[in-house]
Amino acid sequence: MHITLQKSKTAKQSSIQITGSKSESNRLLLLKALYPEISLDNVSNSDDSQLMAKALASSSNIVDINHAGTAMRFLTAFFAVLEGREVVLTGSKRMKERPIKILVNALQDLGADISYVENEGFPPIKIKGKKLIKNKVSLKANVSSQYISALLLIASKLENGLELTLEGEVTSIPYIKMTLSLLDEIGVESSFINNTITVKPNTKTQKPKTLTVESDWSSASYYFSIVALSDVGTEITLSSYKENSLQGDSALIDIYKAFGVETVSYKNTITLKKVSENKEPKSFNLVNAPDIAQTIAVTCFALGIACDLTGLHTLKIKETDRLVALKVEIEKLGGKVDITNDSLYLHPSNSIKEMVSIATYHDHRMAMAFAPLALKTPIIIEDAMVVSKSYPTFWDDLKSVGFKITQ
Ligand SMILES: O=C(O)C1=C[C@@H](OP(=O)(O)O)[C@@H](O)[C@H](O)C1
Ligand SMILES: C=C(OP(=O)(O)O)C(=O)O
Repeated sequence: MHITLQKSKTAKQSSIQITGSKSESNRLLLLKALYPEISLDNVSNSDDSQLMAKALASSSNIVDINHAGTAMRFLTAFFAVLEGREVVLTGSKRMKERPIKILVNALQDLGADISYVENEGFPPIKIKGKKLIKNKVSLKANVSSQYISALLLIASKLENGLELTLEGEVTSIPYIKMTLSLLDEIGVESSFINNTITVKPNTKTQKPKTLTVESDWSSASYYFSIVALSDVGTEITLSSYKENSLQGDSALIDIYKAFGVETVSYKNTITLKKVSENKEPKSFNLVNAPDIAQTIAVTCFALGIACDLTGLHTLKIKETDRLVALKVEIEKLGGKVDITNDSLYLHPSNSIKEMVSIATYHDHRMAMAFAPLALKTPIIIEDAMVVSKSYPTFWDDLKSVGFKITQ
């Protein structure tokens, strides 16, 4: 379904309830399978979290997680230790192009029985669950932090815990710290010193405990962009957020200050306020927050300002090659973008073509990142329902902050 988006009367003040963090939810759903005593609140209603929950509950010997990267990586580790179970874990066409070898090698080094069904190094994979005895392994840490989180999530159930040595530069560190913090919340002890992470074994039954998932910060990024592109005085309130977030994308608060957006926390809400215009060129290293790169690039394009983004080496292996997708779509709109394997430079520009049809490449973030541009000029978003991967009610919420959407 293609939709046309344009500005209608933007309300000066509006409120949105954003669904739970997909990253926290997918970790906690797995932990709940290992520690059934815990209960969860505000779990994400995203496709990826629903697929994760379904996969954990399924007794089928084929598990298909479609486009869900975290589900693919976390379940690889989960099924590897599920004694007596044999599963083929597969996904979408794109998932079959997203590498998994670093994680599979690490699990095999620990003694797991995993083989490739089609292409070496990529899903689908066949996993025969067994008890893993070894407790030390090293892996490359500069490709995806999800491999590391996957190992950490099962670590406390290994007989001797786990000692992980991270090789090379570590990417997306806040996601690793999120995993360790959630383990801590359920009573699993760990340490992260230099490049070594140690997780202690934990076989004790936990006290029943409810963990409340914070709302999703990556989803909040689209409202930061909307406020940045709106008139001074515009406010949007988002819930439910916590004072000390585990999500690295909460870096949005500092990043969008540079666009004249102030964030005020009150109880469990954050209010984004446009306080000033700032058209200075921007420069950010996003190695710790890769999922907000598209949002920031489009904000800058809509404002006509130059933008230099670095630390983007993981973008090539996400739902699509996000660097190429950004370049192609921004250039269709009349912009100019230079990309390397890990950076993007957007040239300043002074016009945006009208009614351009934005391709979304099966990538929810392409659809959501380009949507705020409709505040400047009408645009078409192709395959709009792609947003359900992380944020199923995105288009309804956009209507409520004053966008006109037609099919
Ligand atoms: O662990 C997680 O929940 C995630 C880690 C990041 O991936 P990489 O570590 O591959 O960059 C991020 O892009 C993804 O959306 C979610
Ligand atoms: C990269 C993402 O997800 P995943 O890797 O879990 O598919 C994302 O949501 O932007």
